[in-house]
Amino acid sequence: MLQLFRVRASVFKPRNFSSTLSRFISIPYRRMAGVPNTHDTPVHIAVIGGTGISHLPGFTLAATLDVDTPWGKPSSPISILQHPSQSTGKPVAVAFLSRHGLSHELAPHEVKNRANIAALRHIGVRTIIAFSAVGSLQEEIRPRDFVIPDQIIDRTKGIRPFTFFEGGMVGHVGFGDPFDKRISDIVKRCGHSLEGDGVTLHDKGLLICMEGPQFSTRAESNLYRTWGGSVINMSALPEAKLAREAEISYQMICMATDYDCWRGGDEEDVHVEMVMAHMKANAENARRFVGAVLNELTKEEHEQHVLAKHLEGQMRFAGAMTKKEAREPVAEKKLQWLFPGYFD
Ligand SMILES: CSC[C@H]1O[C@H](OP(=O)(O)O)[C@H](O)[C@@H]1O
Ligand SMILES: Nc1ncnc2[nH]cnc12
Repeated sequence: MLQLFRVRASVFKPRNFSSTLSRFISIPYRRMAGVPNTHDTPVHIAVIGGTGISHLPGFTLAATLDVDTPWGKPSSPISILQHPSQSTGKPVAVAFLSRHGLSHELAPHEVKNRANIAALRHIGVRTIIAFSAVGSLQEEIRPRDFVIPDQIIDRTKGIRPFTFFEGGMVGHVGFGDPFDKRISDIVKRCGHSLEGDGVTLHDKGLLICMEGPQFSTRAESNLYRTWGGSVINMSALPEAKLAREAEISYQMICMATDYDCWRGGDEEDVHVEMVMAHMKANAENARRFVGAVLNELTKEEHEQHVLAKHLEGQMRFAGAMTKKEAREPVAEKKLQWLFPGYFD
């Protein structure tokens, strides 16, 4: 079992092993010497950083993994960080991945979503906390406020690969609640504990995930408001759908950076500098928020939630509808990599 998690460079294509090793990159220190590129034990918790969060400062870097998956390489190498458990005092490994790459080189439609989620599952991750910079669609959600969304409307355009199940491997998974209630309760408690200390938290919200990379028209922004939209981004999907397929609990923490363009009049429409300025100004709060969440998630009492035991095995049945003889061997092999033992 342990062998499965001894992740090396180029896991899926061993012949690339030496070339990928030489391109080794760590977060936030590129080409840092002496950082291991393997990690021997499963890592259960991951943080995905979005716009303005390409690394997590203040953590000890234990390893940097350059994982190759059947869906290619993730958006960035995976940093394995050490976080001291609040219940045992022992360091717990936490994975960090930068959604848009280390230099923000991937636009929302170019993010390596399948490789990201597959790589995280492969190293043992069963809970993901994902960060996102969002536009606010409601007056009371002010720039720099945090929102824990509980619903999503999909306004992506179907151009992003959005499922692991294809090529003669048919699978269907429930997505009525796109975020995990057990994890979101913990995240909300942590956010509220920081309130009054520069942090404002909105406990729920309808997240509109649009295609981008252009921002919305004013008509679209107003339409989303009539739908009851709270916030808007370009990154929640297919990330959240793929996490569900991969039996991983997923919760996004959104930070408002602008009022999109619905206010009109004298109000400045969203632009990138505005987003980045708010992200930068509130980076310390985002870091404190993630620190508080990791403090809680690494407690022994949350182990069952963090391991997503309630999702374990769901794809064994939901993803095995197709008779063996109708499966395309390549598609079957990919899923066997993702779910060892499920589709043998
Ligand atoms: C730079 S503004 C648009 C960009 O910001 C958000 O990124 P992320 O969700 O990764 O924080 C939004 O989804 C867009 O990708
Ligand atoms: N207004 C907006 N629309 C879409 N994604 C965003 N990310 C930050 N602000 C945004």
